[in-house]
Amino acid sequence: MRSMRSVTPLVAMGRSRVLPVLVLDDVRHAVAVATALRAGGLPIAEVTLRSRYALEVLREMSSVDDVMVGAGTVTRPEQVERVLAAGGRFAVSPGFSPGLVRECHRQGLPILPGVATPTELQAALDAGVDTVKFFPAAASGGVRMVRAMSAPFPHVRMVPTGGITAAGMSEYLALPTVLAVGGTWLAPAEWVCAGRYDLVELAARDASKRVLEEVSV
Ligand SMILES: O=C(O)C(=O)C[C@H](O)[C@H](O)COP(=O)(O)O
Repeated sequence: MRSMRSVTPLVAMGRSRVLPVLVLDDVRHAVAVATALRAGGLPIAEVTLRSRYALEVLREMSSVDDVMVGAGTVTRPEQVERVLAAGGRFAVSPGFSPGLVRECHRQGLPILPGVATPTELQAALDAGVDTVKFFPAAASGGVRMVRAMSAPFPHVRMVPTGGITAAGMSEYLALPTVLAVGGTWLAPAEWVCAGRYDLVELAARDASKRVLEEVSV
């Protein structure tokens, strides 16, 4: 496996095509989950900063060899420094905030801001972003909306996230503007809390297999 240190987050996402999103608050699971995802072929994860110990989880996960970890639910500029200090390689935000994007660019942290409309997409482009998270993907119109929004913006890459499942991922990935899809289905809290890292690995393996078999590149 090529080292994740030498690739950029966008390259890593474009290779794995699937970005596992983790809502994890117990540091004890961090290394095992990262290892299971990597074993299943997805050496990348987004740890959402929604819980008290999320930064510690991020730090632990990013200590695992050949795993790239970023932070999700980043909403405020003051979080950027903490994400970088914890080893986070990228940030993901549910929405678009010019101040947050400016701070990420200033500190050299790649950011995927969330957009759900053409107006938000244009605002993100004005802020110097060329890859966005399309969120919440399923509730905002799913594959049809991505296709419609991409027509006037064929050079903007999207990472649809929100309501995506194993069964639905390939339809998004078949669109030329979709870099990767994100979601929590690969490592839901129930599995992680129960120590079912084997299920996490299986879900990652299934997703990697679908990328190879169902998505032509
Ligand atoms: O706030 C953020 O930055 C996020 O990361 C939001 C998550 O991407 C979604 O909550 C995904 O959730 P699912 O629909 O369960 O896959």
